[in-house]
Amino acid sequence: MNALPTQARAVIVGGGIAGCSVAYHLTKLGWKDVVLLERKRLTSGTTWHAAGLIAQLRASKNMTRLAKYSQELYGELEAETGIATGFRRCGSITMALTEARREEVLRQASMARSFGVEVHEVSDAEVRELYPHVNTEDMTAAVHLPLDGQGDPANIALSLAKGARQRGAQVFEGVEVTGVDQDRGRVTAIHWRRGDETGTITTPNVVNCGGMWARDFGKMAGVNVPLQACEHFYIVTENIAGMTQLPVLRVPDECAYYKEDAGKILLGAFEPVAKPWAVDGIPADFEFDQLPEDFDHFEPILEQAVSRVPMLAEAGIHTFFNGPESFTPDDAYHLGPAPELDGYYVCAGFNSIGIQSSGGAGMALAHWMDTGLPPFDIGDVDIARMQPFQRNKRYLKERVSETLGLLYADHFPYRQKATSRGIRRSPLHNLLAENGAVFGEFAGWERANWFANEGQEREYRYDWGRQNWFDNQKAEHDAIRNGVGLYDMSSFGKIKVEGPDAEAFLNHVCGGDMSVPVGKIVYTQMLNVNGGIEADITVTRLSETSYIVVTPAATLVRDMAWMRRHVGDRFVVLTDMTSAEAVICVMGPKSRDLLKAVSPDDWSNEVHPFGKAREVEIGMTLARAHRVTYVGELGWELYVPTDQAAHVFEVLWQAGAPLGLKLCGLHMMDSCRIEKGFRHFGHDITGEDHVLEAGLGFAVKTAKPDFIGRDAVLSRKEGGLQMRMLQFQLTDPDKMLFHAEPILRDGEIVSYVTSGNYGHTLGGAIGMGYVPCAGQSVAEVLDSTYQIEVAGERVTATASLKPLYDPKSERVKV
Ligand SMILES: NCCCC(=O)O
Repeated sequence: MNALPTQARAVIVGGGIAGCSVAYHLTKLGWKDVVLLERKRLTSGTTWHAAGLIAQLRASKNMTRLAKYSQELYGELEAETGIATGFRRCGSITMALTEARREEVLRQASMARSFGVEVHEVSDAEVRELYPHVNTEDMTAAVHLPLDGQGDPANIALSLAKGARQRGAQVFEGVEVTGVDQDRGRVTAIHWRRGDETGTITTPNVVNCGGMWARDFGKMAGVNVPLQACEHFYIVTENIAGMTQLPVLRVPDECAYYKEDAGKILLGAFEPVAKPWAVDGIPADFEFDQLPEDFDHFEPILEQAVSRVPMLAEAGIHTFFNGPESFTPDDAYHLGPAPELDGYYVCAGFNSIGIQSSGGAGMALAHWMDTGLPPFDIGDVDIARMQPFQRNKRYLKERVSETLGLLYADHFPYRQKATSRGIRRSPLHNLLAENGAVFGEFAGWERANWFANEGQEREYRYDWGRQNWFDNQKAEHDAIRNGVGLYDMSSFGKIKVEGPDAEAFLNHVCGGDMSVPVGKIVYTQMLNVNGGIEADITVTRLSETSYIVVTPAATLVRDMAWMRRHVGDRFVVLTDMTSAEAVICVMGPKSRDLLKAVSPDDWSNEVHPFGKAREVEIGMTLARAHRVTYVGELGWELYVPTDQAAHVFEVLWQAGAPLGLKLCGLHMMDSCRIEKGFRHFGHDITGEDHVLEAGLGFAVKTAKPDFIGRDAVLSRKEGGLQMRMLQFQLTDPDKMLFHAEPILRDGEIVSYVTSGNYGHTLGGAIGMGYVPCAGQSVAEVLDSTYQIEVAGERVTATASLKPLYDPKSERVKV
């Protein structure tokens, strides 16, 4: 038996395809002393029984880029390592059986084209030509991706491991990691056991590739990895005489996928209600094991499959397979540095698409470990999006019973999860509910998305067109534009930054100038060294030595981690104050009248101008009123101690009646902000978007001597922009924009919509998106014909650099 080393640059824990891919890519980047430890044998957890489908189409640009990378990598592995991977580009077909699914697959195809994936819409006759055995009678649409593939999962993993070994990685099987040491927030070593032998490897980097064990392994080091195994079922038929090679077939409306392999058909299922497995712990000796059959559970899928692919009725079932796969609360995997512990990385939770994802995920993580940043924005899967409570086992059990099925459910815009709800509630929750709120869930928070009218059904009816809340959103939007509206933003992340070095620290980590008087609110970004946007925040000075940073609910964990990593030896304390204060937003041209009615303070523009925060009296209590807006109107955000929030709400609600005060939701907020061209972090602006190209140069103060990203801002100023963010409005008022629709300039796809919503004042769908502009003036960029492709149809759009609504911000500063 080979001796284990006593030190390594990186220790990868877990020998499934994810761990092998990370080892492969780290060594490809020239890393020496890479060690991979597998508790049993390589691939023995879940990789060995994966179906091995290698699709390229994912929900967003960068996830598609990573899946496309996997497909390309696997196409070359056999030649590099000599291990037969079984990889072939068999292509894939996705068939829609409903009108809603038709719209979804056509929108996906549009999106994929804008990301460089080859995809064709195909007729039923073409489907039958590609897949002669399928019943297309009730098909409404289908798309064909000729370069999608399939392969042998275990051999792809072994091939990656071989590639890593050839470049010096050491791979050990039968080695269990029993502990992770840390010192002052950094990984220092791992402890291992192999039979009776034990030892320690000192290392600055640990990568948790533990698959369905990753949650428990993370816990050992205090790292949050919310995932839970579910039973995943497939059958494999006997050999079918005369069967030729077939593409992969997906029929999501019947929860089914079909893979032809060596003359047999593998039929797999993503059923609507899944079966979580081993919630309280995976058996210690689990290795190449399968779970008991549950034919009753699989039968409804099989019944539909037999009429979809009738030859299944004649083929005998050779294998009924049930094996565990890990699922996450949002069906996206977990990647990146752990926010809790420096030098600890996660690559796990692949939701049954580990084979197609792991090539790209391993590449992205290796790049991240090597340079400190991912190769492009991977916010969709960043482990820092997870909230601490999400590792709760009851929460996970209920949530993953839904998320497995959501893989193949209709991916309607605004679709809300049905399970594990009601966990994080604002102190206003019940008051809003009593008044018709329909809630959506975000980072565990229940947030009022829209308010139903008296007698109206308080549920979403999903659709690709106008959904049942469209008119409610319009009424709320109109109140904000013309009267006064109230909405609850208690879910905002709030980080107190205190200490003698608070000003210096924030000046280092933010692009804006923090050397401002007490009470000043600064809208700013935290930048990375490339000038990309890591956070989009407001920072309010509370005293000489303290500030409050306000950030989106979804990025609190990530922003705290980013700040903590950049504290250095400065004397500051960061405290998460999110639950300490509710945030009640009072917005609209009549907001001043309302606040005057409940408060003795002077609310005039002179005393309380835009960008200022101060203490005020509301009813019988105190609040901190911030004069800012994300909806483009006069208004205030009231920061109120949570125990007094209900009182403030009641006082406002009562006084607001004569002014027509309307309760509003988050769908209103998004509609208003997009009309005003306000960027949305995670969609319009991310770590890969340069702050100048995002049009946010006004918020960056390069006169400051030093801050993260300053050099990148100066050099882009000098070298010129490559892209510009524009705002678009569709000329057809009936079409809808959501996200990722291709943007065409003079007939050529040049980009895609980063976020979209309906602009009720402007009277049409509004989208944001970057367009190339190297060497071109603004006038040249705008002097083009723009179209946006909506489900395959090209719709004319007007484009603007300035906000289409209130371009001079005259309404905000009155
Ligand atoms: N492991 C099953 C993958 C299913 C799919 O790619 O659609």
